[in-house]
Amino acid sequence: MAYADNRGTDDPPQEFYDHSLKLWTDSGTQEAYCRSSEYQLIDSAKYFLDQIETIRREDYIPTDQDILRCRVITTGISKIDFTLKDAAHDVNFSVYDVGGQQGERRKWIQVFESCTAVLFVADMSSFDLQLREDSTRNRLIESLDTFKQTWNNRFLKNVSIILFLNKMDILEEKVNSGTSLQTLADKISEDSPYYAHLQNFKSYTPSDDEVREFVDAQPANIDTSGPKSNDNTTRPRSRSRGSSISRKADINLLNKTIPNPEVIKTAAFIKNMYMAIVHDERRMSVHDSHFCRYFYTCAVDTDNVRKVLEGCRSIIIQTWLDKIFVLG
Ligand SMILES: Nc1nc2c(ncn2[C@@H]2O[C@H](COP(=O)(O)OP(=O)(O)OP(=O)(O)O)[C@@H](O)[C@H]2O)c(=O)[nH]1
Ligand SMILES: [Mg+2]
Repeated sequence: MAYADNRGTDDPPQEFYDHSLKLWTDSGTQEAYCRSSEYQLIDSAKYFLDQIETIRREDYIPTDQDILRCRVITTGISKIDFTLKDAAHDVNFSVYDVGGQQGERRKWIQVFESCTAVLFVADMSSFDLQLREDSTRNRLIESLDTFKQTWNNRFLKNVSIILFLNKMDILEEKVNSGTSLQTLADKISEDSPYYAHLQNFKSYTPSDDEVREFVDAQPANIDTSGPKSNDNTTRPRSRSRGSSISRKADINLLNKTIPNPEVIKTAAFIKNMYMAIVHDERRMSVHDSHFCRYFYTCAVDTDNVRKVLEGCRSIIIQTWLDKIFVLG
């Protein structure tokens, strides 16, 4: 976009920032912002609007964080090739990025055939929001349905899914400001396949292992134990890993901050809603040759992403080697 008094540049006039600032600091706008679950607003709106004074400066250069916060809807399929070292070998990866909106999903099948693993990014924070493309559909329910279709897809019966339970920072912010998953449990139709599960939310208490796992995954933690500390799997976990550090006292020993218990409860409960799909469907033998492993993530936290992707790299390479071994 080019502006009338800044012809030839993409920079808005300073006047634009004056008006934006006035609007954003207005009490009515702030009140409307607090009710943003009632309409469509991008997650990063506050992040950028809080920085108007910085962004308006002529010498402003977006930081990495600013770039990560931008919203660019994916349409079509883009392929990114890169090489990573694994021990002494170079391993070539191709990542296909597909769009998550309803109209984009029918294109996914084009890349199913050749893939080693699916990285499914679930938005943990949108349990109080409706879809942009269909205002009658709750976003969490839509995501669970999409996950179920992916897990059950006949072309993916040998392909494992790495589930990113993403936007944990926004979930935390929302729950801390009083938004509860209970509202969805109260209003969901009895006909919904998730009705019965959601009715357990009120009385649900996460297990010690679930608390530990959640605290371990906190973006700002100082965990130095490596990528495996932030993962879980549908395969049985070894007793040595699960049982040795599962008490709240042990969590304190690890010097981690324990978030609001309601945040942990909400996150673990939503995680269980996704994993219930895996466990329920697993009873059928068709699911014996793939698994689902999940990670709590915050995609705008580069340390968290680095740590999680390290874990994913090992999982993907191992899955690929397992396939070669079976084929050979
Ligand atoms: N605060 C926060 N924002 C996030 C996180 N993950 C993504 N976002 C923001 O959410 C918005 C959407 O991110 P995208 O990467 O475009 O989402 P996408 O899943 O690729 O969406 P489609 O391309 O439509 O499928 C961007 O503004 C991101 O900055 C997160 O963990 N925390
Ligand atoms: Mg995208």
